[in-house]
Amino acid sequence: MENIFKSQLSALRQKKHLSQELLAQKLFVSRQSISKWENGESEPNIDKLISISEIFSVNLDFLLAGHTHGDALILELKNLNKSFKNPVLKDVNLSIYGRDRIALLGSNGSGKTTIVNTILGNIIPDKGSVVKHFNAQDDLSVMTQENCLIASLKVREQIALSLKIYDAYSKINIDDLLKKFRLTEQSEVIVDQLSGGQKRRLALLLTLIKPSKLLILDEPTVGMDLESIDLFWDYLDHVGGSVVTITHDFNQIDNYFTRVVLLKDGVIKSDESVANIHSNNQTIEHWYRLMNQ
Ligand SMILES: Nc1ncnc2c1ncn2[C@@H]1O[C@H](COP(=O)(O)OP(=O)(O)OP(=O)(O)O)[C@@H](O)[C@H]1O
Repeated sequence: MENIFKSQLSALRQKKHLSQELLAQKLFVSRQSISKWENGESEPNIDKLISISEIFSVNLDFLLAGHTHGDALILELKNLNKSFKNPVLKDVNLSIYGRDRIALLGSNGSGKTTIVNTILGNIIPDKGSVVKHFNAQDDLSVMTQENCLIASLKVREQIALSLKIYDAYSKINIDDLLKKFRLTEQSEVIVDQLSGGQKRRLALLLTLIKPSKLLILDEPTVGMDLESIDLFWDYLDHVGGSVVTITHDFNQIDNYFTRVVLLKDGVIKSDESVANIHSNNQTIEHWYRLMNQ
């Protein structure tokens, strides 16, 4: 085993604000064992390694060697060029792998939405291509806008309908979902009568229950209260597949993302792993301010 494991474990634990004591409880080992693993004095067996990778939602390759791309390649942007009045994307190249958690960053007008729309097929690039290594119809999910909700249904009916469509009815408990998204009290309310924030939470819930290989979110937590924001990122953390999000919620990027891609002047100025940035004792916000000057 490479020596990187001890620092990976310690970094992942701190990122999740898990004490050694709590992690020990989850793994049914003593706190001293965790301490020894983090000091490099001993190493966990394979069963414990698998449990650790599950607890932190990372693969073994990442845990043992720091490789973030252990998963399959699912999407490639090749030499994308797009101009409106002026060039917006200039030879953009990007590869997305399974379980990547990518935050797409850049100033207003830097082309983030144009990239997303090109992936979705809403914008045709002037040059270059988008290669999807999955079935776009079934495996691509985009944050549903509120107007995709069915106004006349009750909240519970709307969720049940989506679960049926995605064939996930038996696996997911509606009451659990309602509770997680703080909509239990509204379960029998007609969708049209929800508040704006409640509609947004419901729309996000519906987006997140669709199993997908690639989930794309554009500023998903704008307009949400703090409690809902934490809950949202926490839930997102357990979603399989990869996620590309346009967000400036830097604290959450520190906690939940694996990669940051910075767009500037029509090119990808930096494509960096969050672990690398943290290993230089930088927060993502600090890194972003330096890189985006
Ligand atoms: N359909 C369009 N027609 C003309 N210009 C467009 C169109 N879509 C985007 N643009 C221009 O392309 C540039 C990039 O826009 P884009 O929406 O991709 O930026 P963004 O990084 O998502 O910005 P923001 O953070 O403000 O949402 C902007 O100058 C914008 O005016």
